[in-house]
Amino acid sequence: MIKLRNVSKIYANGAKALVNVNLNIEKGEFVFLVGQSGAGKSTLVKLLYREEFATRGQVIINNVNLVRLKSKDIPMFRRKIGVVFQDFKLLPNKTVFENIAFAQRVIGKSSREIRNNTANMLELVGLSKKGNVFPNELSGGEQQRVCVARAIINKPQLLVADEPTGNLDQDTAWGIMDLLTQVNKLGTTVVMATHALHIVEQMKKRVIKIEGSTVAEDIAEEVPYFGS
Ligand SMILES: Nc1ncnc2c1ncn2[C@@H]1O[C@H](COP(=O)(O)OP(=O)(O)OP(=O)(O)O)[C@@H](O)[C@H]1O
Repeated sequence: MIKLRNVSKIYANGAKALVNVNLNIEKGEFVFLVGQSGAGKSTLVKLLYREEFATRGQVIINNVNLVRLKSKDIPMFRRKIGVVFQDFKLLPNKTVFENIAFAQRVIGKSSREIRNNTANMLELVGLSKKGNVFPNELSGGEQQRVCVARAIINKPQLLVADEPTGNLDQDTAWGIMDLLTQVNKLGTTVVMATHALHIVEQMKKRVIKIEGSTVAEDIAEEVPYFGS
């Protein structure tokens, strides 16, 4: 589903954020990106939803070669990708319900579908009673659950999350991880950049370590051993 071939990203100021990265991520995988601050994790995430583009190499998502993607085709491409950030980025003047409904309006769903889908999604993320409040009336964990709801409402093939638990306490962070796990079980590929190593250790998913702007380690998911 995701293929990076000899990908380098050099920013306009000369910063070499990624150098010669090669990576394959299959449909349905749950993958953590780890590495020190400045290693290039966010840059890699941004390449996946075409917020940034590679200076060299190929980024192929679902058979779409992003190097060749025209600007006018980016919105359509992004409809298949959900994105969750550390700092929420909810629309402050819209209610929780509207924040989630908005993504569906853009793709032309009927009002009835939007009402039903949004109500179901609010239930999934445990916020059924908060549909009419505004983001600043929610806790950080609740805001992040709204972000996850918004990111997955259109059933994306890929969910990318950049430090989604960064601003949350441990219990709340695990609530978000449970949601991401559920989403993944429903078939969405999840790529999550994080510094939360205790979460990475416990989840036992594939871990890609970025160091010095490239892939330093790629540790396969630990498959449960049932014995013989
Ligand atoms: N827009 C930009 N313009 C110039 N340089 C940038 C830009 N964004 C990132 N960089 C540089 O690219 C390198 C990689 O940054 P990136 O944000 O990808 O790292 P990161 O691993 O996500 O770090 P952190 O864990 O602190 O978020 C750093 O040296 C950073 O200073």
